[in-house]
Amino acid sequence: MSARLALVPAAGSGSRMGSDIPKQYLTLLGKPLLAITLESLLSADSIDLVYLLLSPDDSWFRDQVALEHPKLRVLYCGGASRAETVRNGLLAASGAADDWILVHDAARPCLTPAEIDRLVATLQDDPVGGLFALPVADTVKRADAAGRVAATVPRDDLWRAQTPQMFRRDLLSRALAAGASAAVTDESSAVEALGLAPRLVVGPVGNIKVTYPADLAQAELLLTMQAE
Ligand SMILES: Nc1ccn([C@@H]2O[C@H](COP(=O)(O)OP(=O)(O)OP(=O)(O)O)[C@@H](O)[C@H]2O)c(=O)n1
Ligand SMILES: C[C@](O)(CO)[C@H](O)COP(=O)(O)O
Repeated sequence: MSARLALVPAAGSGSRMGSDIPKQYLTLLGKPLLAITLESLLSADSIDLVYLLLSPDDSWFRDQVALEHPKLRVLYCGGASRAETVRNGLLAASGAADDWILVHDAARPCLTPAEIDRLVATLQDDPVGGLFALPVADTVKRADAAGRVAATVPRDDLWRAQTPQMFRRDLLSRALAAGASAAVTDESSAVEALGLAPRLVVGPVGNIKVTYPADLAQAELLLTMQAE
């Protein structure tokens, strides 16, 4: 059977969070956010190895997290963009062309091991691969330059992409080799650019990305509810 590897890009600066340290090192319920994300992936039976992708000048992981686990590999290979970090990680992580690669944002700490196993079970026979995503639940507006409504946009076919995003290593490497343009904000968009259609798998509502300060309280609430 093909190996299943998780790649965790964690080399961002967290500029929208506006904190003194990168958001992946902020504390949630007494633990670094990054440690929570990693522990979930390391606990998932469907994942064989977890590659953590850090910035080359990261000292926080060693000083503040220092997590060790037989399934964890730490690479200091972060790039200027998320796509570049993932591309560097793929080049550095050893394995076979048909390995399944699950890329999961360090900044999504509320994903449970059971949900990871569900994604793997859903996609392991898929010819392309796919991602967790959620159908858009609100009415969607397009804005003009003055911040007024220019149009109401039909949302029947709109989804919000989450992670993990799961593709075979050879396909993902080919997709990301073309370069990390600004439009490539997730792995799916790189695969789509090859003319392929990744599968959308309805993701957990609680699989939020911690982006702004208000997301920290929401993540703590979700984690508290999971622990009950
Ligand atoms: N050069 C980069 C940029 C982002 N990421 C990672 O990609 C994930 C999703 O990115 P995002 O939420 O945008 O994180 P940041 O880039 O850190 O945040 P911001 O855009 O607010 O600066 C995060 O886990 C982040 O650490 C990365 O590994 N390398
Ligand atoms: C990959 C991602 O989490 C999908 O929603 C997201 O695109 C990454 O964050 P960014 O804000 O686009 O950098």
